[in-house]
Amino acid sequence: MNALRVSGLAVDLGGRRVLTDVDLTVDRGELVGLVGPNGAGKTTLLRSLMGLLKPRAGEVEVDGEPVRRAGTGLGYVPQRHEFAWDFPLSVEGVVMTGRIGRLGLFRRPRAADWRAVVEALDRVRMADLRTRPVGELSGGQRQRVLLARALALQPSALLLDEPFTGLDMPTQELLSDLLLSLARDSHAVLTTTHDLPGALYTCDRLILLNRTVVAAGPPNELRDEQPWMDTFGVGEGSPLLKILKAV
Ligand SMILES: Nc1ncnc2c1ncn2[C@@H]1O[C@H](COP(=O)(O)OP(=O)(O)OP(=O)(O)O)[C@@H](O)[C@H]1O
Repeated sequence: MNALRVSGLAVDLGGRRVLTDVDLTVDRGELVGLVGPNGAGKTTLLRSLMGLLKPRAGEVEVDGEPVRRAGTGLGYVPQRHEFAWDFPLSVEGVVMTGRIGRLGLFRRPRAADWRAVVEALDRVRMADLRTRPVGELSGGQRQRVLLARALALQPSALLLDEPFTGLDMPTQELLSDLLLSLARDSHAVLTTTHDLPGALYTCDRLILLNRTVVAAGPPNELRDEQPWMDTFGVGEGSPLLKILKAV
């Protein structure tokens, strides 16, 4: 049974079809990279799965069950710049906001909520900074706080939007190790990224997206240049294709 299964997803934005006939699966235990050019629809796909956008068509299943309410069982990590870091909240306060879907806006957090927050912060190795105002954190620490916020809901699948952007190489490596260990701890992890070498090295599978899924598979089965040329709209001799050969 797939942790996440998407079939026939279509999304319109501004009167234009942005995603069409998207089929994909992500299993527990695997880290899957969603790659494609600017405007391919990667963010739109994640936002539709979370119920932030309403698809025109398609079905989403989490752990084999059709989701009645989009976002159920899914943890979402938005792009870092989308979060209001100047809001006067501590690290643990931000992570608790991840429980709001389960808490409801007006119920006070209970012991189980605080336990979930502490566990999530431990998981991303941020427990020692739990009382720090989030405005004082580095980019890498902020990324881990957003990850903990998604983990606080104890989701089956994690969806991350460009978590590596703007991080230095060692911090990117730490984060990809963390995502891999979350996957191996039986989460299904789907992350968008523009870091193709990183994705080719780290991910168990890649999904090449440009309005629809052009190709998908483990990196060593995606050696054929044509799907990359079709996805990214590049010609023979593009440096992008050289990356494929180098990895
Ligand atoms: N609110 C909106 N109204 C109309 N069109 C939109 C809206 N948001 C996004 N789009 C369009 O939908 C398409 C997909 O955008 P999306 O942001 O999902 O792509 P992406 O693959 O995440 O791109 P990037 O790599 O640049 O983040 C683009 O053509 C974009 O212009």
